[in-house]
Amino acid sequence: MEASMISSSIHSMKMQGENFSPNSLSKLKNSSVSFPSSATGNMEPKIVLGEDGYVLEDVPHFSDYISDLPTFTNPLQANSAYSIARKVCVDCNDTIAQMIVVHKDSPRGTHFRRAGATQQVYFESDEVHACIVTCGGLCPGLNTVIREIVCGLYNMYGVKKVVGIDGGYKGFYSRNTIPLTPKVVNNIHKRGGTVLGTSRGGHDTKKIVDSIQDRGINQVYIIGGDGTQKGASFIFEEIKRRGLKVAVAGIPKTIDNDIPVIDKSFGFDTAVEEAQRAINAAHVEAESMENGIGLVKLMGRHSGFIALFATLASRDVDCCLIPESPFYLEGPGGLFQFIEKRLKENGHMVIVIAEGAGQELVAEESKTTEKQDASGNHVLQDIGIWMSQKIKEYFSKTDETGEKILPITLKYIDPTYMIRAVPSNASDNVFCTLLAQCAVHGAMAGYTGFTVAPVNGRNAYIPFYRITEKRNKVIITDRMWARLLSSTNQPSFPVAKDASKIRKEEEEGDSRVVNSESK
Ligand SMILES: Nc1ncnc2c1ncn2[C@@H]1O[C@H](COP(=O)(O)OP(=O)(O)OP(=O)(O)O)[C@@H](O)[C@H]1O
Ligand SMILES: O=P(O)(O)OC[C@H]1O[C@](O)(CO)[C@@H](O)[C@@H]1O
Ligand SMILES: [Mg+2]
Repeated sequence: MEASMISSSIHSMKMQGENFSPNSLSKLKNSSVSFPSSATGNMEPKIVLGEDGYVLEDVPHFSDYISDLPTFTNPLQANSAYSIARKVCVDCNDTIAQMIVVHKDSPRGTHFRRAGATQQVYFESDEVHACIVTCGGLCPGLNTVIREIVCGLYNMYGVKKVVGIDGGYKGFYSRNTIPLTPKVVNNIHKRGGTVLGTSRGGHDTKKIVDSIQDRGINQVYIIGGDGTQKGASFIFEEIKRRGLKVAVAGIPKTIDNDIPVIDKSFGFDTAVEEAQRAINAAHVEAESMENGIGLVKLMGRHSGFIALFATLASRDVDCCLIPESPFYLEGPGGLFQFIEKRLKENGHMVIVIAEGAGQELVAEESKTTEKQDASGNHVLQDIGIWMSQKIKEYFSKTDETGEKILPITLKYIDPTYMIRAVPSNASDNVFCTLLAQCAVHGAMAGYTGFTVAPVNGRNAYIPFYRITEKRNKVIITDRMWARLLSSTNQPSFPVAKDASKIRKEEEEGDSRVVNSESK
């Protein structure tokens, strides 16, 4: 069955609403609702149906595969800091709607479990042995998430055994771990990077789970991007297969903001803010020269969100190029014609280009063979350098009188790693704190095989398969991209070429995205 058909078939099966709790959820699994394995991997979805098209895509729980586990009163309820709180715990029936814009006849649609402390927990404080691992590229806020997991476990749940895994998934195979206490992590949020180290590649599920088992670890906090979350999903499956009481909690990390379903990932705002410094510098340089061009390359392998938001925030950018919006250089409506026009109008201009933009143009010319990094990610060609050369070459051409088409000065700024190596800003720090605390609450409550992230402003537990099945991309037929075009006044290259084809491709690629339209 196609993924898009699932929601409509669920809606047509109008069922009685049910009260559910973690223990009763497994009984409620509805055998008539199945997801295609391409969407869910090996993970068996836990679907609960309610009235008026209500669907809960719940996350796994220990009670799904281990019976008769004891539960304990959540110690947070006796925590003096929380004595003022009207409600310490979330209601176990609370769920978060994925679809926030509805009409009066809309089905209620997909929901996720609301993240937060629960009244009963599945671990005693001195029983917990937690580990934290960071994988993939750097992102502002990694250290804050590590800090707050450690402090959350210690201060909210009285847990004393927390270790860091050294250098990503590979670190599970090494003998040493990094002991983590509130004292050790006290100041780490002020630093960029990750105090645990990170890496790409080297994921061997069986060896990782052996290591977890051998060390007696029973809570695993995994911070990383799409690849990391796929790896986490395999770790969860293997742990479940072995029947272990080990909670696997993912915290999504990606400055590219390419993880679907979630509102945004931590560090994104910081990266966009840091990108302003590069754009400002490019603008100052460009403004100071006759026909000055400032070119800034920003991260964004497959998704141009950083470039899009940095451009919208700056208002000094004349043209933003992203992977989702193909463009061409020469001829009517092409980039060179636009540059010429803008320089003649304003005397200077700023171009922002995402690293993944225009890769097909570079590939047409380059004879190099495709390379992959240790995790199997395609290594991109440097579009910034290529584009600088192309612009310079074009504008140094002479006409029949021997005059240059337009004498330009181009300054290329590549702040790629600078925007992700900085510490997180204030709002990302708060964001990271909530994520970390929600991850801890979820693991203590016996949930596992989940990623925690905000959906429509509230943190939710999302099954791994929902965030690994596809990539979040800028929808160029969406109003947000139109806002950018109206702010820069750049040509919308592909829309001029074949708008209806692009719209159709986007709709097909996003058949499960019910909430994709921007605000
Ligand atoms: N399909 C997969 N199955 C199992 N493990 C994976 C998979 N893809 C990636 N991993 C592992 O996850 C880790 C991180 O993957 P990757 O380098 O792709 O970064 P990422 O988590 O996607 O973060 P980034 O946003 O920086 O790309 C690596 O150790 C890699 O081996
Ligand atoms: O050079 P590295 O560390 O492999 O990572 C580069 C990639 O990581 C990211 O920052 C996150 O995926 C991308 O924007 C970028 O292409
Ligand atoms: Mg990735």
